[in-house]
Amino acid sequence: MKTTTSCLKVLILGAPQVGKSALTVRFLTKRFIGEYSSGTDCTYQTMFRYEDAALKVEIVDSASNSVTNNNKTKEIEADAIVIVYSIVDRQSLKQAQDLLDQVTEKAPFNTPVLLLGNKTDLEHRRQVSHDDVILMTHQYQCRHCEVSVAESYTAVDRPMQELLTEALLNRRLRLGQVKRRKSIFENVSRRIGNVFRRKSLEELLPKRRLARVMINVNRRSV
Ligand SMILES: Nc1nc2c(ncn2[C@@H]2O[C@H](COP(=O)(O)OP(=O)(O)OP(=O)(O)O)[C@@H](O)[C@H]2O)c(=O)[nH]1
Repeated sequence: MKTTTSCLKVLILGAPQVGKSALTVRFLTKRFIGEYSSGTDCTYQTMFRYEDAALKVEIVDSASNSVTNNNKTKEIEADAIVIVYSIVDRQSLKQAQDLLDQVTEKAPFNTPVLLLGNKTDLEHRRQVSHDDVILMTHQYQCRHCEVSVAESYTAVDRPMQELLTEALLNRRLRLGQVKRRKSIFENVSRRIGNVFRRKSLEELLPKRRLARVMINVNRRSV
């Protein structure tokens, strides 16, 4: 397995108390921990394995509700972004939308974004409508899932792995490490080209037919 020194940076954003820290720690340790101190950004590191490569991942659990700490002109430096809302907090979806606007404006084109609704174990207290969320995911062309960080590790791990895979493939595309696939047309025309390059006209045509072809060519050139 190849271990590369480069690192993927993932930003976790969202309104206060939606479960950003719980999500981060669940993904990293498989455990759910109920209470966290809030107010500061926390950075964690882990390894991500994809095919035969292992890559460092830095996850920033952001305390601020702005992607760039209120610096309006600064670009967002991230390879992937998770925006968390709580299904029992309508206001948190509104804040998620503001964050999506900021990300659209300031993140590099094609940065993968996952809009993640948390606390589905509290479905009976849902305030966020499915329709509103579906509209938003279409509008911003982002990934989406709803989970209960408290109840399930796999429900958290799967979309995070998919997000990291997309981020890694984007990175490779940018660095030109992914070869463009040749089209069927290119492959067929290359093969035909090879056949004619390897074989002379004498080898391809029976002798009598070759003689006729040569006579015709000579007639035309007279
Ligand atoms: N019911 C339920 N509660 C959850 C879930 N995930 C997190 N919580 C609770 O939600 C509260 C906030 O969780 P945090 O992870 O601290 O949320 P945060 O977004 O990091 O909060 P700030 O750092 O204050 O912005 C805590 O009381 C958690 O126990 C979940 O899936 N279900």
